[in-house]
Amino acid sequence: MPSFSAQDAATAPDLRPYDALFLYSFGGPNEPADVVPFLRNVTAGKGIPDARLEEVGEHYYGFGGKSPINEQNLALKAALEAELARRGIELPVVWGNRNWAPYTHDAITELEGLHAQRAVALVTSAFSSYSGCRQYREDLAVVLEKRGQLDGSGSTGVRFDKIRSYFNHPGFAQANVDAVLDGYAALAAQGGDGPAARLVFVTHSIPDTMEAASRVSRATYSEQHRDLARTVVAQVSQRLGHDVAWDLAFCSRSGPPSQPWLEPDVNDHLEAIAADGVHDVVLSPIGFVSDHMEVAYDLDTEAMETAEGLGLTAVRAGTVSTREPFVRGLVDLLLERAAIARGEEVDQAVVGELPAFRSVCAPGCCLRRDGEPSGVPALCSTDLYS
Ligand SMILES: CC1=C(CCC(=O)O)c2cc3nc(cc4[nH]c(cc5[nH]c(cc1n2)c(C)c5CCC(=O)O)c(CCC(=O)O)c4C)C(CCC(=O)O)=C3C
Ligand SMILES: [Fe+2]
Repeated sequence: MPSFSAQDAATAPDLRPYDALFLYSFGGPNEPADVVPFLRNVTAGKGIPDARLEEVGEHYYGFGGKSPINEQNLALKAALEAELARRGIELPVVWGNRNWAPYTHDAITELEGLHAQRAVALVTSAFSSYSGCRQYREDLAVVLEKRGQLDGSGSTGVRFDKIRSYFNHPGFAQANVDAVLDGYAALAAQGGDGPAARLVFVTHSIPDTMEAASRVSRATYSEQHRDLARTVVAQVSQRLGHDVAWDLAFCSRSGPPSQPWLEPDVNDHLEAIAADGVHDVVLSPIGFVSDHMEVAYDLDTEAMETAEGLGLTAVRAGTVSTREPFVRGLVDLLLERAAIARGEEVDQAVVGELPAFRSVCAPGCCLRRDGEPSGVPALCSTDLYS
């Protein structure tokens, strides 16, 4: 018999109005036969040239056709469940992906099986841009539409809210600080010179047009990264007892060479700093919450080869993954979102110079290109169609 006392009632955090947490991610292949269908899902309607798909396919085949992302998400789900249990919160966690099984559709079916009526989505992207914000909200709306569960005011089935972009939440920042400090320790173990080392933050490149359209609360996608980077650098410098020189570089660009994407590419950047006399590098993939294929291939394989060729001593710091401050922070964000949904005044925790980002997106938020409406409905905003 479960026991329930007045004490529990007084201390169990208030999750109302939510009855489920939806962990919403990108997805990735689990075996070689998955690779091409997965890439078709990702690129549907995006006009990515076949040559690029073959190249990306090779990255996956080099790892036995398996991306680390699904196991990472299962580990995050387990860590969230453990943290919820630790706090006495009973809330089912349902995992789904935009581009691979379990798909968005499967997750909604699972939520219905649990009789969930109002779920809160946690996307595995900390920064706002089309790719990290609106694309998730659009896919959710489009899948509901296909299920016959969308009308002009939103979902007629399970309703969804979204947790704010969390790049400037203290838990995410702290987990990155810890990961970078571990990176400096690993560098020292390899004989690297900490005070002289360059800290290179890395994130996914996006087209300049998507960057321009990503301005939310004063800051574009790359500015959000710089804001977090400054917070991390200040704390790391303090802990190490010396100033840390840092840069932001980008990986995984695609699209035609004629289309400008955010630069510098991490490989070009390693070359540039080596030419400047830098010998030691810590690479911190702040743009990825866990070890995705971009981390395994673009950083651990390609960028590490570049570094070796340049004679650099380089270590790759970890992603936040299931680090305790990150997971605790996500549960804090969940409680914050629930309080906002109940209409309560909340004190939103942030670090850095930027404010907490909106919990309900504004019209025009994170379009693919400035001034170009996507023509697709998007949930979790004040207006489904703008
Ligand atoms: C900002 C951003 C994130 C971070 C936010 C988030 O996490 O959502 C992200 C995540 C990911 N991107 C991933 C994989 C791919 N992304 C592609 C293509 C693209 N990504 C873009 C941006 C981003 N992508 C963009 C602007 C494109 C061009 C096409 C388009 O405009 O959409 C392509 C197509 C081939 C190629 O050209 O590379 C693939 C295969 C995986 C799975 C990795 C795994 O399997 O472990 C993950 C987590
Ligand atoms: Fe947004």
